[in-house]
Amino acid sequence: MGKAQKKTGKGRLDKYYKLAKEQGYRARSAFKLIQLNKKYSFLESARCCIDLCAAPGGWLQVASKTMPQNSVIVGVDLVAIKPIPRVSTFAADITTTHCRNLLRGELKDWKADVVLHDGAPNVGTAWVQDAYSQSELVLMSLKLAVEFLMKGGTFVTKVFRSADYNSLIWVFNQLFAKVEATKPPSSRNVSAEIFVVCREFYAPKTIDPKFLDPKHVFKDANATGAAGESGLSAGNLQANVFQPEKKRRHRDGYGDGDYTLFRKTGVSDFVQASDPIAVLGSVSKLAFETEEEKEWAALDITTTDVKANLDDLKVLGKGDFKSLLKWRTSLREEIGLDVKTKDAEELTEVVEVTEEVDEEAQLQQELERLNAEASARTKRERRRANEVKQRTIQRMQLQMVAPLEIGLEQTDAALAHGSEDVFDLGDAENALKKKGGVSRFAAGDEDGSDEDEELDGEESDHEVLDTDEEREKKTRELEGDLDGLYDAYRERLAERDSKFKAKEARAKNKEREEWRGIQEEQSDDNDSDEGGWDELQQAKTRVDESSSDEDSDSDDEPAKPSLKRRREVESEVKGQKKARLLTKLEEPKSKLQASRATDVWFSQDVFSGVAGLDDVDEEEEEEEEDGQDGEEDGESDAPSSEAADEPSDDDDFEIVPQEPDDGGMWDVEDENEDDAKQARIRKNGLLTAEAVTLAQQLVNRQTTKTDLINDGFTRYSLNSKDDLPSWFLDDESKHYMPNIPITKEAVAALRAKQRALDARPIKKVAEAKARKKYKAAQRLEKAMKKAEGVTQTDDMTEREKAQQVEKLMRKGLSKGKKKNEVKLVVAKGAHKGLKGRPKGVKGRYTMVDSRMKKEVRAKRRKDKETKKRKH
Ligand SMILES: C[S@@+](CC[C@H](N)C(=O)[O-])C[C@H]1O[C@@H](n2cnc3c(N)ncnc32)[C@H](O)[C@@H]1O
Repeated sequence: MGKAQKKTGKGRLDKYYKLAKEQGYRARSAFKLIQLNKKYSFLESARCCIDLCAAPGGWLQVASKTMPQNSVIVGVDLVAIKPIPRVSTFAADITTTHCRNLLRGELKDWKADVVLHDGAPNVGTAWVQDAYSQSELVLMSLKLAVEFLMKGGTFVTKVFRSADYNSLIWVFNQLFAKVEATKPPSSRNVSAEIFVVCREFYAPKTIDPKFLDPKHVFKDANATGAAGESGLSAGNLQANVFQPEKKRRHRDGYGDGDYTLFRKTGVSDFVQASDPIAVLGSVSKLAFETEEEKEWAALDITTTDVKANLDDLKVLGKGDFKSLLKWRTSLREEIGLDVKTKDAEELTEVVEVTEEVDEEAQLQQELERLNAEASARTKRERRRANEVKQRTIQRMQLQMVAPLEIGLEQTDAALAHGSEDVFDLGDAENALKKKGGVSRFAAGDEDGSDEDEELDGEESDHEVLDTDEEREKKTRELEGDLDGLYDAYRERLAERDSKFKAKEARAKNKEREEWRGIQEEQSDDNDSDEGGWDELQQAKTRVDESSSDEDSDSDDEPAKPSLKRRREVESEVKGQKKARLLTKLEEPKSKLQASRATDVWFSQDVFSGVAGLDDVDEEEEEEEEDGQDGEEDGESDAPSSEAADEPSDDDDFEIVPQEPDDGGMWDVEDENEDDAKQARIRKNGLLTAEAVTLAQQLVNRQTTKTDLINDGFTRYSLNSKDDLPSWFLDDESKHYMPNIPITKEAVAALRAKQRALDARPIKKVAEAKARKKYKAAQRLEKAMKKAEGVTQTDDMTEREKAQQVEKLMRKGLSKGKKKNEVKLVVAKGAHKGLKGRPKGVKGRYTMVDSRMKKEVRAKRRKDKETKKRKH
């Protein structure tokens, strides 16, 4: 420590470090002495001071500065100390007689008023070790102090809060009248060091050497420590190492007779304890002390890790404690304290509870295991189905799917995924199974959850399936609730936020407008507005019905049977939760969306020549969607791009509810929206930087219309939105959009436009300005008329006339009558309570004060309210 260490640690460069640097002290510890002396003032009157363990000399510097001139200051340390004015130093080990002799030689017959000791043995090894050597060092310094201190002298020493602390304090108290332990502010809180200031040395003629013999002094401490350790389960010390947060601390200090932080005990206490966790939580170190324990240390199972862990328990984590407990179990088996059980590796608690597990518990365990397996299986299957769906979408987006495959895969995925969710085939299957095997289940009883729970072990398989369904139901219910909450949130938002309200209203209007548009077109059709609903229902019931082979000629009469079917479905779903109903309706929508996406895809010019492909595609669509189109127009040969223009395709609009904000997605079919957009652009111009950028690029021929259309097919364009909750879609519409680059020029153009808009006066200002102009013109006209009259009069000389005309013209050109300005005088300071005209105020004035302002406002408010009430 003698070497000046480089202070690089974050915590080291604190304010005292900087202060020490500023004030030229060699060590920040100088401030500890300054603060101690400030409190006890032992240096000012001291004539002789010995500093034991003084390097690099911070304390010596303080002593030299504070002590009177001509006082003797001696510093000793293991390492040499650079010279300090008025201070003599030498290098020696304070625990040796050589050091004592050197001191004697230095002081001659002098006695010291103050003996300082700030010794610290080599820091860096285990702190436990440090604490012990520190205590020894303290005792050695005390030994020198009692030899060189004069009666009434002061001994200042540093001690560590350890097991020896009490013993040291006891010894100090035998030799000094006043003993006080203190921690100066400059001593870091994290440091275990504490300073003891012992004043008024008794200077006894003889001192029992046992007082200064570490063996004697610390023997008692160890004994007390051991005694304390033996009561390991005592209240506060019983900390569960696995739940440190439950550790109860002494908020008002240490427990009675417990002033130490460090506790050591033998390993056998841990190994033989009935509550080993309490032992781990209450001691700092477990040592191999006895012969038997040393034998344990030599065993193979006692690895170096175990030894290191036992050495300092306070730094261990949960894993380390676990490994120690494992080691304990193994050791107990090894030494025959425990019989080897199957679960030898289990923790102590488990080993202790090795009573016979009864049959019922075994059955229960088995059931749980089976349940877990079954649910894992279903999870796997569901995940696989999702993966297939995801892959199909990805492949579509990456153009990896042959046109023929798209529809097929989509259908497959929809069937595979949707069969259980939408049409509840799983329920039907279950019902069948239940009919056949489990009599306690009524077929088709969807609310049999209570009964499910009553199932016994034999029916565990069914139970597992039902539990999954229940879970799904619950999930749907939860989603329904979540949607409900989200709607409520939006309502609240709408109530609060007028902007949001306006946005919502706009979105609703938009939907309504488009809906009307479609109705108009549909009025040409036979099926009027029912077509959309029926198609939806047909699409929904298609798979269901095909499974039971009931509906074979739905193609011929698309409207009526579907209406019938709709009622059937309605009666089927009656009594089911809202969320379930929603799920059923949304699924066909996804199918339709998929086919729409396919339409969009094939409407590209590239596919226009491939007639055969279109045929196949359309045929497939017809097969899959089974009468999705409201009318059979026999135009299956027409290219899909043409088909997109057909009224039948517009039906898609009806079925798929319009999203309020499509995230700027390009949609070839969305003509109404396009028209509306164009109208808006014509009226207001381009409003976003992206739009201006694209427009500029088009004008500058940096891009073409075809490029833009091609760019429209991004990874965002064919994203499926089915099964996604509205809150999620709302969020997506805000943040999940194509990133269209913008240029500086576009932003500059928009800004310029905005500036021009801002520069335009508002209507009221323009009107006021015009009024002003008009009045000025009137005044001028009036003045000119009067001037004319003046010139025509003969009563005046030419000079007088000229003067009069000039006066009139000045008046005519003036800015009208000047308003009588009323000066406001604040009634405070000199004006407060003043009656009559305030000093230095000319013209009209009004006295105002803050009270008046409030009162006037309150009066206005009251008037308003009474007015309202009257109405
Ligand atoms: C914290 S430093 C003292 C700092 C000093 N108070 C100051 O202000 O500069 C502790 C010193 O104790 C010294 N030391 C440790 N054991 C010693 C021993 N047995 N004899 C003499 N000095 C010792 C170390 O060399 C170290 O320089």
